[in-house]
Amino acid sequence: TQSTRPQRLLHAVQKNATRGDPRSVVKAIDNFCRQKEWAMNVGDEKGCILDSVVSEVNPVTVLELGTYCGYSTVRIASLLPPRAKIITLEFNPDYAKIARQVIAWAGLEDKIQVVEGPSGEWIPKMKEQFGVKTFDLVFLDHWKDRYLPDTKLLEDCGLLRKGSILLADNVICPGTPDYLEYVRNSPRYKSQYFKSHLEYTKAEDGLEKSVFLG
Ligand SMILES: CCCNc1ncnc2c1ncn2[C@@H]1O[C@H](/C=C/CNC(=O)c2cc(-c3ccc(F)cc3)cc(O)c2O)[C@@H](O)[C@H]1O
Ligand SMILES: [Mg+2]
Repeated sequence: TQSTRPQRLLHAVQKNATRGDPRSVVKAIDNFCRQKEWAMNVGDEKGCILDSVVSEVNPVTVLELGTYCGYSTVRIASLLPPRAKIITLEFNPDYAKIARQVIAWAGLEDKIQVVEGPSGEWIPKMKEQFGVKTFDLVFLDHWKDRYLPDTKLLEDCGLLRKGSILLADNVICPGTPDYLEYVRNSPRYKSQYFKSHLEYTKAEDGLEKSVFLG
């Protein structure tokens, strides 16, 4: 039977990356997406901006919305301090399965918890199920029309504290207009746009970094 693109991406990791070396996993995926098949990973250019935000925030608890194949999950986790953790939500079981194998190849299982299911159901359970108080950093990279409702849900569930950082992918392409309008105009956020390019292309895209003011 025909393989899927995520399966071919995983095979590229297992063929070209060194077990236990997260940066080689990131490199292998970027090479696969540049040379073989485009895939919707945040990619190397926006990935460098992601790296700098993670390093600056030095988060202990991270939430990622939309794991896909685990590229950004591995990229973030490889920069976390020892006891820090990332919870990543993925509702497609086939993608979750691939992501777990990519994460295992990188040797980052201890820092990453892949939770299968829709964000709308899991966000309200974060405190009781995972003992999370608040998130220091949230990376939004799931369905673009869900960025705003899920941000409001995070606020309502008390999962953001003064200084929590939201970092959103694709605010230009495919675009998240309602989310951008909200974080740029709400008095509860201080927002900043990092101009870049759509992964592996010359099209414009960027990340929006928003600090929750409480
Ligand atoms: C109930 C739905 C909302 N809650 C959710 N909870 C958990 N996981 C969710 C999810 N929504 C979506 N997901 C998962 O996130 C991932 C979805 C990501 C959507 N991303 C995009 O559409 C995207 C698309 C592009 C893109 C850009 C230009 C273009 F021509 C074609 C594509 C680029 C990107 O960087 C992207 O991130 C999948 O793994 C999906 O299963
Ligand atoms: Mg994206």
